[in-house]
Amino acid sequence: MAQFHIRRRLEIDAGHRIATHASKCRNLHGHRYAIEAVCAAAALHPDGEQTDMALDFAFLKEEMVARIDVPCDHGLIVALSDAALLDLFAPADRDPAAWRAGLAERVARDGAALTSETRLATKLYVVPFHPTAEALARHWFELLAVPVRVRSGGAARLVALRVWETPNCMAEYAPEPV
Ligand SMILES: Nc1nc2c(c(=O)[nH]1)N=C([C@H](O)[C@H](O)COP(=O)(O)OP(=O)(O)OP(=O)(O)O)CN2
Repeated sequence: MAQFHIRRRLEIDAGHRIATHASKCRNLHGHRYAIEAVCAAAALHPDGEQTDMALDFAFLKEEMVARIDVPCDHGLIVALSDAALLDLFAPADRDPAAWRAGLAERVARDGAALTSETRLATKLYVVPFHPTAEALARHWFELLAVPVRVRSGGAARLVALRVWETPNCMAEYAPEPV
């Protein structure tokens, strides 16, 4: 039974669209996403550099920056299935379908594909889902779960990942009740 919970917040700016949405969310638009990782621990470290911590906030920040900020901040988060949008960014010297096929291979292998080799040299983060707040919460949870375990030396586990698209709209992914 976890007795300690720690939370770390990160904010990034990114663009997206929900191509399947019937209304305004199908327009290309941006958010200042706020992302919160919630970790639980049954006990604190008894010794070492994390003495009396569940997980050093600084370690958690490093992992969130590497996995969320670096690939997504000031980028455009695009669904692999959104071919019409991706094709706008295909390099001028590439066949768009072949370029998308290359991205699809990377997404299948790695779970997402980051590239700036695009027509405008702009940063794309291509994902195998529509980039709703819910699906991003699940994606970022899956990227962070193992690093939280490792950086805490097994003391802490990630229990929830929250994504605010606006100050009023938040989605949470938590495989078990928090
Ligand atoms: N369950 C979800 N619903 C919606 C999502 C989502 O990811 N999950 N996303 C959107 C849009 O992308 C949009 O960013 C948010 O829409 P909306 O709440 O209508 O935006 P507002 O500008 O009105 O938000 P305020 O907080 O009132 O400024 C839509 N739905």
